[in-house]
Parts: sequence; structure tokens; C-alpha cells
Amino acid sequence: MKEQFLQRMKEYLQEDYEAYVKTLEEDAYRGLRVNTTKISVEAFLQLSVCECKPSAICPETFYIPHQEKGLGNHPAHLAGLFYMQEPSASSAVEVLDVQEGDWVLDMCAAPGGKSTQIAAKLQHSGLLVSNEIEAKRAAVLMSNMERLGFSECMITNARPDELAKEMGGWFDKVLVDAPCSGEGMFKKHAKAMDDWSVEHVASCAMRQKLILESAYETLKEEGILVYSTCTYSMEENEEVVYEFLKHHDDMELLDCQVNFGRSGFSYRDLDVTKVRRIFPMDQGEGHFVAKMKKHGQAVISRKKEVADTALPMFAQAFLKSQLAKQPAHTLLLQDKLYLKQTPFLKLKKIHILRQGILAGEIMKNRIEPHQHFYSASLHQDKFLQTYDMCDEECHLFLQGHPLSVSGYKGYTALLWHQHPIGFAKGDGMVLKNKYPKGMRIR
Ligand SMILES: C[S@@+](CC[C@H](N)C(=O)[O-])C[C@H]1O[C@@H](n2cnc3c(N)ncnc32)[C@H](O)[C@@H]1O
Repeated sequence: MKEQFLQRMKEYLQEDYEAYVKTLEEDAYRGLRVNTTKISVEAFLQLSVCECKPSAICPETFYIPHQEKGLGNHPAHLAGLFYMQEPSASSAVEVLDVQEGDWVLDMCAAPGGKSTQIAAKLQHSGLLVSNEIEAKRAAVLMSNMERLGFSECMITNARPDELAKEMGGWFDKVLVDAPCSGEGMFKKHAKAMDDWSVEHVASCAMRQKLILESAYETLKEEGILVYSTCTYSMEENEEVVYEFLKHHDDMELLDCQVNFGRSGFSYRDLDVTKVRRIFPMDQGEGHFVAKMKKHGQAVISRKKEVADTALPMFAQAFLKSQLAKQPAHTLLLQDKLYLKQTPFLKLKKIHILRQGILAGEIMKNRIEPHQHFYSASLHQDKFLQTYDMCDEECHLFLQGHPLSVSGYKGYTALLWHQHPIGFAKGDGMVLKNKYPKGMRIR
């Protein structure tokens, strides 16, 4: 551990410093969060995926033993029933207090821990724009959102200032989980420790202030902004919030109103009792959260809806053969079929990676279904043809093998403990495996 970092921590923590240093020798906290759009917490615990200890931070988040291995390949994970998330990382969305119907922007979203938590709270209502600036990380974000099965979401790959131009005044809630020096991640990512310097902390703080300016533009009047980091430095936390409030006299710092964590570090006249800090001594690796409200008027960008596409007969037939309930909105875009509950939106310059559910692709007058169609939580109890696999069959399926099951013709949703995990195509004798090659386990 770098001496200069420890010296700063000593100044920040004073009498708590020794307790902090002790935690550096302990294993990092690990956790998971149950995806309540697919399964209730009670039903998930009955699956006995692993030992789960409740966290005080979020009712859907649990501590798991640090020695627990291979959970990423567990059928419950691949079926999108949970997301691996260290409990303190679930604090910011608890503070954001998302309500059904809200329009929410997650400005720095990859790999998707907080976006998947927000989408679960929305329960397929409102809108979530889940944005990531780095293209490769945006692809990871999309695959996580797909696995957990969300539909009323738009996944974008844009800079915050680009979002501010096209989405001015749109959102009830905005989360800025900012890129930071990651001092709370040192145990998990050695690189964060290698990269650490006072100069790096200062450059992160500059970038955070710029991101917050764009976030401000996207907020509605009376909209809520939550700013969070997984670092301890005062420059990236209290100072960023203080400067932001100084530049925006229509923004009010609100009390986070949660029972976890502790007050911030004393900084000028900022009321640090309102913000939350979590340290390893508070049962989390490290997070800072501040909540603010915009009272001023917003400049509102126009929202443009896309008209639904009238589907060709074969596409209609595909949907009718698969689902007991038909989607409200359908869109054909570059031979791909998308489904959504609420109208599709059009953006001028922003790169949209996914909007709604990607149901499949047109191939010679038929639809070749996509994994998202079967992972979508909205569809999970609507499939007309399903096959419930035993654990052994599921293991074979996830490895890419066909299943010797007769009596099934056409596309079939394959279930593990009643939860769709993928699909196959039956020819009456065999279920041919359609689990995406990149997702198969070895
Ligand atoms: C702390 S991570 C977000 C973690 C995510 N919220 C989650 O819970 O999984 C911060 C993200 O901000 C992105 N980022 C980096 N520079 C950025 C910038 N200038 N503007 C917006 N986002 C940026 C990073 O690529 C990274 O994915």
C-alpha cells in the first residue's frame, strides 16, 4: 500500500484509522443481488445457490462467502436470477429511491451493477437510459442487461455532454456513479492501487465535475441527482459536491435518509451529515453517496417517438407461436425485430446499442430468435412451448449439447427450475441447442 495514501487515510479517519488498516488484511466483501423481476428473494433463497447473509444496505443484496467459486457459471446466474455485487455498491440506487414509472438516467453504467438494480426497481415501467462512454464496456453492460432480461431500457454509448444535448430535462432521477481513483477497490483490483497518485485523484475530480454539469442538464425540475464513487478521497467526494452546489444555487443537498454508513468528512460549510460514506468497518468495501434535488427550471429537449412497424405475416406468426401475450410495440430495424411495452424513442446523434427486447433477426422470410427473447423477464411465464430441464440436462445444454427429448417441434424455451435460460429447436426427436456459442460453459 502506498505510504502517501495511508498518510491521507490517517488524516481522514483519525481514531478509526487503526480499524481501517486492520481491514486491509481481511478478504474483500463479496455479494449478490437478487433480480426481483425474475424471482422473489424468498424463492431465490430456497434454490440454495450458496450461503447468503442479508445486508443492511439493500433488502435484495446478500453477502456471500469469499471462497465461493464458479458462481458465474451457475444456472441461476446464467438465467439472470442474480447479479454479483458487493453490498456497498448497492447503496447509491437505494438512495436514488427509484419509483415505478420514473424516467431514470444512469450516466456511467458499465458493467451494469447499478443499472440492473434500477431496472429491477422500475419493474418494466418508465424508462431507463443506461449509458457507457467506452464502447467495449458498453457491450458488457448490454450483455448483463440482456441476461437479467430487461426491456424498458435503452442502452447507449455516448459522452455525457452528448446526452445532455439530446435529453435535456428528461429525467426524474439521474445517477452519476463516477469514474474515480477506486480507493475502495484496492483489494479487488491491484491496478487501481498501482495507478493511484495525488495527481490521479485530482484529474478524476476534474472529470467528475464535468460529468455532473451534463447530468444537471438532463434533470427535470424537481428531479433527483445521486452522485456516487467507490473512492475515499475528499477531493473526489465532498469537494466535488461542494463545488457543484456552489455553481448551482437551484440544487439542494438532501439527506440520504438511509440507515447504513456514516457521515462525510468535514469540508467547509457542506452539511456532511446528509451524505453517506461506507468503509470496510461498515460492512462494505467503500462507497460515497450524495443526493441532490434540482429546484430550477429545465431546458427540455424534444422527445420523438418512433412509429411501430407493421410486421410481415411470418413475424406475426412467430410471435403468436411463442407468446401467450403479444407485445405492445414492435419495431423492425435493419432486419432485426425489437419489442417494447412503451413506444420506441428516436435519438439524433446518440449511438443506441439496444432499445427494448431484441426478439430475433429476419432470415429468408422467417425469424431466427435471439437469446434476449428468451431471457426477457416479461416473457418468462408467457412462453407457449417450454421444456423444464433437470440439472443434468441443463449442464449439457449450457455446454452446447443437443438434448435427446422427443415430441417437441419448433422453437422451445428451455427452463431450469421453471426459469427460462435459453432455447432450442425441436424436430420431434431432438432439441437442437441454440444457446449462444459465446455464453457456453466448458
Ligand atoms: C464506477 S464505473 C461505473 C460502474 C457502474 N455504475 C456499475 O454499477 O456497474 C464508472 C464508469 O464511468 C465510465 N467513464 C469513464 N470516463 C467517463 C467520462 N468522461 N464520462 C462518463 N463516464 C465515464 C467508465 O468507463 C466506467 O464504466
